[in-house]
Amino acid sequence: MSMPEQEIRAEQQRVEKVVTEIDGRIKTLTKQLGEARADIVEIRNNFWDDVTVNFDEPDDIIETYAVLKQQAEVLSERERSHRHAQNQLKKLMRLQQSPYFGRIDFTEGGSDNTDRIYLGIGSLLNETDDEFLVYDWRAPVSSLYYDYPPGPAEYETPDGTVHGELELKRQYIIRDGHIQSLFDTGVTIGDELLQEVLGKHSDSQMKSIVATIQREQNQIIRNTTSRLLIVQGAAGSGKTSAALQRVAYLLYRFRGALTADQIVLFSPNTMFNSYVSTVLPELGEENMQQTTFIEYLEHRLGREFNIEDPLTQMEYVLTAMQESGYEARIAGITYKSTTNFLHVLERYVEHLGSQGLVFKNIRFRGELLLSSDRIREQFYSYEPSLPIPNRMRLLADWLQEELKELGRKELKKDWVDEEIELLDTDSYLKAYQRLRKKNRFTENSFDDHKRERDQLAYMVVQERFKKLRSGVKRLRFVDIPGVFRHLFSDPELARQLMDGNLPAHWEEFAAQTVELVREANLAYEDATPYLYLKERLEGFQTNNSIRHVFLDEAQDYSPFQFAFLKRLFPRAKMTVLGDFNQAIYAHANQNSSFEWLSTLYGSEETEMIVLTKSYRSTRQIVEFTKTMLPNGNNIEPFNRSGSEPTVLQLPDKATLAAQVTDRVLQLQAQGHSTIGIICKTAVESQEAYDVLKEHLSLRLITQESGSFEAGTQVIPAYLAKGVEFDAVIIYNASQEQYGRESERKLFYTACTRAMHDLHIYYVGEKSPFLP
Ligand SMILES: Nc1ncnc2c1ncn2[C@@H]1O[C@H](COP(=O)(O)OP(=O)(O)OP(=O)(O)O)[C@@H](O)[C@H]1O
Repeated sequence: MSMPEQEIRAEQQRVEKVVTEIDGRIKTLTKQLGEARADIVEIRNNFWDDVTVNFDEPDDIIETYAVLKQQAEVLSERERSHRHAQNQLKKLMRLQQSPYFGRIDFTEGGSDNTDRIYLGIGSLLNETDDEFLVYDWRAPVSSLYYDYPPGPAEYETPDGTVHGELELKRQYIIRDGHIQSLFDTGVTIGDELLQEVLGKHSDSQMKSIVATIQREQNQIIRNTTSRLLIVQGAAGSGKTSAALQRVAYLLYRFRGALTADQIVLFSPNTMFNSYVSTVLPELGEENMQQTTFIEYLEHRLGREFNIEDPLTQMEYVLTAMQESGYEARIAGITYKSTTNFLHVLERYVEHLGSQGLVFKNIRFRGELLLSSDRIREQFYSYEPSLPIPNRMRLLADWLQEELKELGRKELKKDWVDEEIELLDTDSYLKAYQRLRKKNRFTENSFDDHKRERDQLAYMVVQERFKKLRSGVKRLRFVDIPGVFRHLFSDPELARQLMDGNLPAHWEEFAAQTVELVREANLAYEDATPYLYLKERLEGFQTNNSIRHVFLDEAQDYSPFQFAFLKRLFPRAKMTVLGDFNQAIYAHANQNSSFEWLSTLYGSEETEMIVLTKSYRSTRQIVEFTKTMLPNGNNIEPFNRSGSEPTVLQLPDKATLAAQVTDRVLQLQAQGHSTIGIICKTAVESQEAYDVLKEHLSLRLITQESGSFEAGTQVIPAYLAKGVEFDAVIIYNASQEQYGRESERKLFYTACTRAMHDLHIYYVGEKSPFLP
């Protein structure tokens, strides 16, 4: 069905009109930006002019600090609005290239008037007549475009539902202000546009997909009611994309009430952060906060412990099968991730309420000031019905009083006199000033001398006690590592807490835990339980400012970690996105869906959306990879055609390297800009890199790599999760590499990174997961 010439011409004219309007805006904004920049430079240059720096007296310090703070606030406010204007400008420039991608004609029920609504990545208002030239894709009315084919349709607004008739749905591909193609569409958002978008080469950063959001993705993006939104979606079904569009939507919908720094995305690794970091700025929004779970653990426990990275744990799980203790460690990883173990910790805490807490001696100058026994006795003298953290606070107050008393006793001691002798003149001066301020001098020089000595002694002891006091304030007198170790070193206690049922290999992995913790090492599987126990004893540190938490690759989190995150962010809504077919961590094996998660907030507050259509890969690749899964049948490919994946057996490693080299050169010649040579582990990646680099220009991705770049990369499978490549080469899909059931999902994850081409090589026996 082709469109009349005249209609096409009219559409092109409208595009030109809008582009002219945008040109004008860009000019004005550029000018304003120039002025704002000059402003900032001036504030920076004159920053110190308005500040009288005076640190003489406490009052002056406070005053100086207040002025500095105010100046800094003015500056950061200007910088923020400058950044905002810059994002606006970027958005306008993108609109200038392609002002909109869709149009809907909608007649509201009971009205004779049909509205024409053009959708783009941002709104554009015609200032002369207050008409929207372009509607933001996130506006209430825009959801019609994503949700309905022509016919009866409705959309939600803050004031209620609007019903009516969708008369037309049209799509455009506009480049450089010219309509390249336009077509009217039915149910889905045009295959044609999707074909074009998906057929392109990928680059090292994720793209934004607002023009082709699918109906079920739109539900994820616009959901505002659930406390917990769970998205279970096939590889390449757009989970990450939808999550980022959702952030953009929330920022738009709650503008003024919600800011980007109240949203946090937990991603699988830091490289992934860089991969997704351009999507929101492209849409004219600031990026949300991004972090990883290990980063949080480091932040909380990094000073006390050397914490194992999850990727290091993964490398161990994949490579250390022959080491002694391997089986026990795996059993430990599994057990410690369960909510069962969480309940055991809860019971342990209950037990600790009446006995068993471990305290440290408080020592001063090598001597015992307060024994751990005395401290424990004091702790257990408080009302047992009080929660432990409350009793800890009481205990800390008591300790401060005790320290005061003990400090007074120190004043008379010889070491104090010795230290006074060594004081510098500044300290003497300070003592003198303090005494004068307090009007403590008499005319009697004997008294004055004694007073001065007392003042100096006081200062010396205070100084030496400072560390003790601040330690007490931070509850350093509780031996949390000791309490944690005790759980693993007392089998009687463990048995009692577990109603007599110790998990398999308990004694062996418990011994491993004790050993590590004694040396201030925390295995990744121990870190969350340890922190949980610490929080239960010291009081939970919650984050009340975060309103939305996003967990991507959520199948990698243990039930224990979910429970922890819920406590950590009591005021936040959670969006959880994942795919159990890509559950590659040892601890994740126990669950095969997110069903259990509804117990976290209760089913009334939970909503689950399932995405089965895969957009990333060609139909051939999806059909091929889904045979690797026992339950792969319900994965549906988006209908984009490409060449069949290849599987090739090779006699030895030398031939393998030669073949892979040839293949890479060929793929490069075809114009693929990102090629991933995916290995199983870091060890194998290093080996492959060492041989291939002789013939190819490529990059080795390791745990430490901070970002993805276009080009050819050698990468371990677990680091490739979440990202995609134009072409993927599986370096060695042998039985030896991917033979265990536990490696099935890793293999599947690796193969599903491919967008257009997938080539699999192996030496020896082939993996049983290959068709
Ligand atoms: N509606 C859409 N329109 C255009 N492209 C889309 C759409 N949905 C997804 N894609 C594309 O499909 C690819 C996969 O998307 P994304 O990475 O978000 O999937 P995912 O579900 O997070 O995948 P995985 O679980 O495998 O990491 C991306 O290139 C994305 O741009």
